[in-house]
Amino acid sequence: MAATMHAFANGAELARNLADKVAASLSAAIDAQGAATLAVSGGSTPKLFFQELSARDLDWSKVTITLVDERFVPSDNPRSNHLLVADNLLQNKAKAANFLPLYQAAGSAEDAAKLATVATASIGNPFDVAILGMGGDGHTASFFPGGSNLKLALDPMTPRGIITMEADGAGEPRLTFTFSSLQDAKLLVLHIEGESKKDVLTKAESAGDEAEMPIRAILRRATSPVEIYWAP
Ligand SMILES: O=C(O)[C@H](O)[C@@H](O)[C@H](O)[C@H](O)COP(=O)(O)O
Repeated sequence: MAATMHAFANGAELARNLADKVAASLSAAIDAQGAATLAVSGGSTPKLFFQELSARDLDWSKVTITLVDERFVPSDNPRSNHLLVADNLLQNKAKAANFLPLYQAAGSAEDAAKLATVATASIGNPFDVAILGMGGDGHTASFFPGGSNLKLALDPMTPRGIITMEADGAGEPRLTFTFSSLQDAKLLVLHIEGESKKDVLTKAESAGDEAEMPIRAILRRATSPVEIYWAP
């Protein structure tokens, strides 16, 4: 499906505009179906956007927020995406939102992925909003090049749910929604910042294997249009 580039002068302007767009999408979903769902990525990029979105005025009690992916660490670990969301998004007006973590206190990441799949099944599908990031290696979610379950993650026939991923550069074992869980979000956003990430995107948009740059699966095969939000 096509991708649309939304370029902004700086991260603050991007954060304001993306927060407005996401808040409008969530409010429309609440009006239409009485509830709304939002899946967000971790990492360093989304912090300002989370802070802006947290202040937007909507019926957050009807919004369920979860993570696109998570490191297999508890929420008191500084590497936790749950912690990042708790500190920056589940604040202000968004404090009233419902949050579904991916991390589960299980004996293994595989057991945690099974538990997280059951726990997140109640969210329903497709997501109303999914916010993806992208690493310098062209990964998105936890779809890392060379990842242990990359083929399974990107296979459109893999059922919706959470699987594990291990890869060089991923750090801890990861818990990640599959491609099939994310690709048909009603609002599908790729949020990247910096000139180097723009260069990575340009390479991802050129010919090459999805396995080399997994973001290509989203850019090439997502059912939903990909809204790219970028600032220098
Ligand atoms: O858990 C994570 O790290 C994210 O979900 C991951 O997919 C992230 O979006 C990219 O790695 C970009 O991270 P930065 O924003 O830190 O560059």
